[in-house]
Amino acid sequence: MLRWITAGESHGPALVALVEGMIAGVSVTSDDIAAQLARRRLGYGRGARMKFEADKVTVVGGVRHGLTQGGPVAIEIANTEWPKWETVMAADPVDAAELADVARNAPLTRPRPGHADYSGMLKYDFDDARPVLERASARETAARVAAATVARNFLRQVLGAEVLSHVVSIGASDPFDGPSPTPADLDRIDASPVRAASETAEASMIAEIEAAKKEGDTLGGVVEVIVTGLPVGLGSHVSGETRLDARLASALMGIQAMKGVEVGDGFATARRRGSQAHDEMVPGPDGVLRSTNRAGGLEGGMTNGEDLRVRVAMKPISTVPRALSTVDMSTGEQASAIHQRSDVCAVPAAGVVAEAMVALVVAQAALDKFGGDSVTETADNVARYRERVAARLAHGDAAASVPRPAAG
Ligand SMILES: Cc1cc2nc3c(=O)[nH]c(=O)nc-3n(C[C@H](O)[C@H](O)[C@H](O)COP(=O)(O)O)c2cc1C
Ligand SMILES: C=C(O[C@@H]1CC(C(=O)O)=C[C@@H](OP(=O)(O)O)[C@H]1O)C(=O)O
Repeated sequence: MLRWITAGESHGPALVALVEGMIAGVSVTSDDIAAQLARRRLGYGRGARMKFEADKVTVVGGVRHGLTQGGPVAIEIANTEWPKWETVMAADPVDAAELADVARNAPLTRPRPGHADYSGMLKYDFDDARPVLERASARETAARVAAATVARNFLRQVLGAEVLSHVVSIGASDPFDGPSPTPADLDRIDASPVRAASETAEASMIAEIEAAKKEGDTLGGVVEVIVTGLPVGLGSHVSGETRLDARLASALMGIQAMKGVEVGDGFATARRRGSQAHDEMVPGPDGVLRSTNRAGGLEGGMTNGEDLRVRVAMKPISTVPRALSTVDMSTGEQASAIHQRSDVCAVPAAGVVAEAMVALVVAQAALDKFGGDSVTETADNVARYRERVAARLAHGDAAASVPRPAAG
């Protein structure tokens, strides 16, 4: 079973990602990982840190000469600011007098509504929110993106599948409502300062960010992740935990600040009649064809051969510059929440993080289905399965003569 875990704090020396259960022979380089990390740093509305954070990558295990070796892959991402934090965030005990001299070690006692500070201080019995925010921080998502590079490369190499995302809306911007972007659009989306798939959506999102910034406020938004090229039958209907939609929703909700997931047309589907909600099937020259993809490529907890499409909603950043009201945990008095440098909007970056979680979950489901220990073996299993599916769908000339339904 493919598994992943991260460790590290926002201002610690480094973040670490471990990916266990990847087959041997998947091509992955430090440059591939660095390129994905660079995509995550982009985006209009991000704070000062993203201007200088370098995300320095070292692959410390599991990869040799650009290929996975079958063992756990370990990746380290150094934090640029570590020299400023090495006393405050030291792993080993530090002399109390030395610590008292460090201004940034002053306890943070005014929890930010919407962040993990308050619940974390009480649950873990801290007088200071520092240890809570250090691990709750979405800095950790750099490690997820690094881990997922292995999964993305596996999906491309073994299945020919591509993972992309775009920002659907930011705050109350006009939502994107064009046709779903394809892998050919990804460079253009990444070149957009808000990772928008259309210029009108982009202009509306930038206007929202400008207005929020001017008013000392923050924003969330919605991103969509699409995976093309997947075979039918990843995931399973047999139990709740094996359903791919459930696994995707769990992984996406596990990203900091995500508050809702939609599969395909999601909530809009709930407002439609059945005749307008599902994707009708017709015979075609290559097997079963669909005229729509309202289901987002998932039926019965399994991929159905159409593009996988999921959306996730991010709440606004909780470090609001016009600080919100809170309670000082050291005095019990009303106070203004901690304010420090922060992003105004991180939705464009969240799209790259959402891609990462989807890539990991889909790669896990593909390895569950196809097994194997090497790219050769797994690719062979995939090819035989695809041949079997194609043979099941081959109905001769009668099917070939049925016209393809119009897309839409
Ligand atoms: C890419 C990304 C960047 C973020 N940047 C910030 C930030 O600069 N300041 C902040 O307060 N929250 C930021 N957040 C959100 C917090 O991490 C999040 O609100 C916090 O972990 C609590 O969220 P939760 O209630 O979903 O757990 C960011 C989230 C993501 C995904
Ligand atoms: C560092 C990253 O995001 C951080 C996420 C974050 C939070 O509270 O989630 C708070 C900010 O951290 P800092 O206070 O160090 O500026 C963001 O910059 C990153 O994405 O790499």
